[in-house]
Amino acid sequence: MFKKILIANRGEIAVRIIRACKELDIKTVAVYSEADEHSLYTALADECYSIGEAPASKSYLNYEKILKIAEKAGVDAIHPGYGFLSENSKFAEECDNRNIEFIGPPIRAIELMGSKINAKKTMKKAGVPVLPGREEPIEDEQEAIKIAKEIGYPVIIKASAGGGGIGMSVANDESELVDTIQSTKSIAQSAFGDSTIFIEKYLEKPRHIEIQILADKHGNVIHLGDRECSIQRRHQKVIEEAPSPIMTPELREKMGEAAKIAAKCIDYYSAGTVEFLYNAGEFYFLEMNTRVQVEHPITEIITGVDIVKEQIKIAYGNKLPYEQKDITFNGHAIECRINAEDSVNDFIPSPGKIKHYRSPGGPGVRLDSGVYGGAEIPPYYDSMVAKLITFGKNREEAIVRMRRALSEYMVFGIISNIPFHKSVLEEQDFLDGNLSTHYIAEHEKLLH
Ligand SMILES: Nc1ncc2cc(-c3cccc4ccccc34)c(N3CC[C@@H](N)C3)nc2n1
Ligand SMILES: [Ca+2]
Repeated sequence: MFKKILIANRGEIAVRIIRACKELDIKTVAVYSEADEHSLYTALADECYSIGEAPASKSYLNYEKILKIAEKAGVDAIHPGYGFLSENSKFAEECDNRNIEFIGPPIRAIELMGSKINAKKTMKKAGVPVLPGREEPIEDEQEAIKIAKEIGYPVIIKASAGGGGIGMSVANDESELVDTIQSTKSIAQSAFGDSTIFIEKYLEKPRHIEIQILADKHGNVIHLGDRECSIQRRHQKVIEEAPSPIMTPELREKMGEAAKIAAKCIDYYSAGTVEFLYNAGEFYFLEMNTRVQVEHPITEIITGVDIVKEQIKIAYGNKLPYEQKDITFNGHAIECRINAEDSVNDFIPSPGKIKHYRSPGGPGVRLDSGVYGGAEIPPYYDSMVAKLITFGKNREEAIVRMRRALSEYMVFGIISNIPFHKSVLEEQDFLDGNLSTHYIAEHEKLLH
């Protein structure tokens, strides 16, 4: 097994990876920017090195610096976490050039899934359901108008190099379509340096359901079930749960098989997530995330599989210790992303020093936190400070425990979105499992 791993990330996911390493008896190397010198993860790591100024471009995205430290510290592998360099194929390549194992998927898979058009084309060929539309770039408006007539409005125009909802916009008729094509092309060009766009049927109120995949370097692929991620705000997931309230064993089997085909057809290995849109009994491939995701803990809890440890063992070359028949789903888990943002005031970020901190606990509570009382929440990165996860024998028990844990959770000195989570956990549509990607938009006034 690896002797020493560098974690090229910060915050709660760096803590999570350090914990997995400790359990595998692997030494850990943390890297930190000036803003993170006194953070929780640097305290937990065996060694830590400064990588420069606070802005991510000067620290967590600067892979030359990170690789220099990796070589100096003599690490065997690097874990990128999520965000930052986790889906940067150039970084993965540079790790390989230096004989340092990149704990993630093959470079080819990162590149392929990074292009939404190529991802869709590959999946369609493999027989994975995709949305009606075209898997070729839209060259001119006339062609788009012809296709839109064929598939029917509303349609959505998406940037192939996009992700996280940037560079996508809906057209409800021909005149909107012409404007949308122009605007999306220019957004894509400026945001990603790639103006390739494509068209597909727009689903009005889908659910966002994703399947967790684990695949080793010997061709073995299993899925670890589903997660409901419909409660999003500006394409940021806020509350996730496993299993989806609408999941049945038959639907899970079908979506799980589709996700395994998606992984196999690109010779995938490592942890990965296949995102689908679900609508009226049908599901469609949306995109594949070639990294461990923020919400992985809810799957760990209902399957008992430690996804981060399995990811490290896969990178080392181990065969999966599970077959599909070994994976069972027990109980229900919910995750609330605790962010330093003022949800009563349009969710504006609220960085600063945590003056009083009291974390929740007790039966059915897991807290993946990157902070402690007295810690500074810097303004330079995303505003997530912790993930509060509760679980129980069923959804009701998980909900009751989440309400209790939220009432125990004290984070004073900064403003958090705990009030927002409390209001969702009281809202009838949430309690009934009536979710869609428009949930927050439709309940704006009710929530705070
Ligand atoms: N054809 C079609 N129809 C409906 C869609 C709905 C979403 C979507 C998914 C999840 C949350 C959303 C919030 C606002 C608008 C769209 C969404 C969506 N995406 C793509 C990127 C991902 N982060 C969100 N693609 C869609 N595509
Ligand atoms: Ca993605």
